[in-house]
Amino acid sequence: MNSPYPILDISNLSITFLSDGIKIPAVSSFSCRIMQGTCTAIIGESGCGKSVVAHAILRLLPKNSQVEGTIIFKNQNIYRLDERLLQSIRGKEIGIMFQSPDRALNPIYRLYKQMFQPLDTHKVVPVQEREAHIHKALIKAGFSNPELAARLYPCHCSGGMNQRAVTAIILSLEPDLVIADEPTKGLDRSKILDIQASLQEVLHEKRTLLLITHDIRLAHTMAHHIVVMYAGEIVEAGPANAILSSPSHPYTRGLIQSLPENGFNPIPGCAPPLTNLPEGCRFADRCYQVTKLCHKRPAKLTQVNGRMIRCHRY
Ligand SMILES: Nc1ncnc2c1ncn2[C@@H]1O[C@H](COP(=O)(O)OP(=O)(O)OP(=O)(O)O)[C@@H](O)[C@H]1O
Ligand code: NI
Repeated sequence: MNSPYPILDISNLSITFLSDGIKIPAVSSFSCRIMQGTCTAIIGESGCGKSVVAHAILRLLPKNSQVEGTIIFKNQNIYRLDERLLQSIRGKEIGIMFQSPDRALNPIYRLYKQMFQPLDTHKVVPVQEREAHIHKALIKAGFSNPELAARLYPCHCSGGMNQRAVTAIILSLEPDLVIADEPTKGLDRSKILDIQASLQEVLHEKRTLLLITHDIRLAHTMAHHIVVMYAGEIVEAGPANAILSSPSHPYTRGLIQSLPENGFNPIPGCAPPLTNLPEGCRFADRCYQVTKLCHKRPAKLTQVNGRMIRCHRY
């Protein structure tokens, strides 16, 4: 049996957007190593930089972005690959389910064509098996009548159906690394379970999952590792069970306290604007354990009891 190896190694990734002459530091010094066959979940409030990290992995950021650091996928530096090689990695080796399914679907093609074309490009299954493969992927994504679903155009589908269609398209290509950005957004419980089962299959097949989600319950069920982001930085990272059952960083605690099953106590206030970050800890203004030092100096990410924490208390 192959021993696990880091399929994706992100080191010191910083991403800055330039908008109207203003620098927006969306992600700062993000490092994360993802072992083959595991699930890592990135959680954090809206705007903390989760999707930007996902897009950076496939070099899909817009032109007004500047990327520093390294992203190594299967020993290849993504930012040194030529575009042709990268094209062969996109979809076949790394599949991304975008947060907004509209970005992935072509409005003028039926779902069948949208599924057939990438299978054809990447030669995933023999031609004679493609239709059955497509129907199987649609069933797994929660379409009980795959023949009917395959004939639909995206405009015939609800947002949730399109979300599941995107899941079917990406998973039918059987990529080694699946990046799922909010795969269950806007879905009802039964459809969430369908998507969850499809993603779990990725792991059963010893492939790798990077899950980006606001659904902490989903992260708890799926993930081996958790990365908690706040205002563009990692504030806590490590084994999912340990972090979710016993969070250390005041922000992670706040996130978990804000869950309905824990009494729905949202963290007061909101994250600082990225264009006007505080001198000290970015969470200081909202932290119930804040000290003078927190306002003065940024905290470093430190290893404590098998996890990484960015907090002056550790
Ligand atoms: N093209 C861009 N130009 C300027 N700023 C951008 C651009 N894309 C993203 N940003 C900024 O980067 C920050 C992080 O955005 P990102 O989409 O990664 O957030 P997120 O954590 O995925 O949030 P959500 O949970 O709402 O999806 C945001 O403040 C956003 O405004
Ligand atoms: Ni996002």
